[in-house]
Amino acid sequence: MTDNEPPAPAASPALVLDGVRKRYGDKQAVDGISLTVERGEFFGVLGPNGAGKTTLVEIMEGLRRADAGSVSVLGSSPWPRNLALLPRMGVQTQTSAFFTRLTAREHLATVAALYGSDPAGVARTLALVGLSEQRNVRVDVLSGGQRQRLAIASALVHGPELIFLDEPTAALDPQARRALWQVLRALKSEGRTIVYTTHHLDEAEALCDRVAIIVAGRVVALDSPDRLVGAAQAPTRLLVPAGRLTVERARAFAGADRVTAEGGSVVIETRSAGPLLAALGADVGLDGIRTRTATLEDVYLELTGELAGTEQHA
Ligand SMILES: Nc1ncnc2c1ncn2[C@@H]1O[C@H](COP(=O)(O)OP(=O)(O)OP(=O)(O)O)[C@@H](O)[C@H]1O
Repeated sequence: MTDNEPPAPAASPALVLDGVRKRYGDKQAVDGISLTVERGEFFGVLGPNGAGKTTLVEIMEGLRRADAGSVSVLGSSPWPRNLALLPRMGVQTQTSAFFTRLTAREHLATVAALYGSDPAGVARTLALVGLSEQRNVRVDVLSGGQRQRLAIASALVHGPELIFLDEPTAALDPQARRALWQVLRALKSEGRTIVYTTHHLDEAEALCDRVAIIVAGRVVALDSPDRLVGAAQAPTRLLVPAGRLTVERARAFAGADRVTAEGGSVVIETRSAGPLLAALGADVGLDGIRTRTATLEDVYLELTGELAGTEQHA
């Protein structure tokens, strides 16, 4: 396979984990995780700080050994260190692991050389992440966002089938973030598999085919963002400009489950948005009323909040 060719479809899934556990001292960081990621999937790993995401992903990458359970990556075991897998995987490096005295192009050429991959991939990858203009700028002079993009480029330069990205948009401004989404969608359309750790729920919702929500080392939800949102039956929020309706009056409407005042609006949570909107329309008019349907963030907050609460009281 050359760098330009998408990976050939293959029979085995990209990742299969079965009953994976990892303990540090008396901390059970990963507590029996089983999941499968299909080839070509964009798979999100979500969860609060300390949930075990990094440990789990490091086990997938072959950087850590699981205490128990089995792990299969592109049809092989990643542990003990499986050198044959390395060129087939792309791992986003931490920006602290850069060759800081080199230029962006030299850095990436060095990474490509370490993988033994085609040097032609360097210019293409710099263009892909929007760093062509900075190719001759030294790494230590790049901005935080540019370094972040170089870190992503380092995971892509050798054309891997399976790509692990850990909070790739953390240091990016909104425009650069959206630009990166395009890059990631392009990678997916080439048939590559992406495992994506993020705290940005909007990003997971926009990009991921499926997400696993991890709390205290366990998978507490695993499905497509749409199905998770649908199954949760989280309320819709209707935002009425504050001058038009008081909190007290809003509470009197049938179907208004919860009413609060937030940032210049009266916010009504409801599970019967249609009838309530009709009633509001007849009373105060629909002009300026905004509707916010449930998002993955609502589902996430409910799941992680509930479970954290249970833990504290256990
Ligand atoms: N090398 C280590 N030695 C001891 N404990 C560790 C080690 N690495 C992680 N832990 C602990 O294991 C738990 C899971 O950590 P992990 O870094 O995998 O979580 P995370 O979900 O990636 O968190 P974050 O979102 O903050 O990166 C945490 O309680 C963490 O303190």
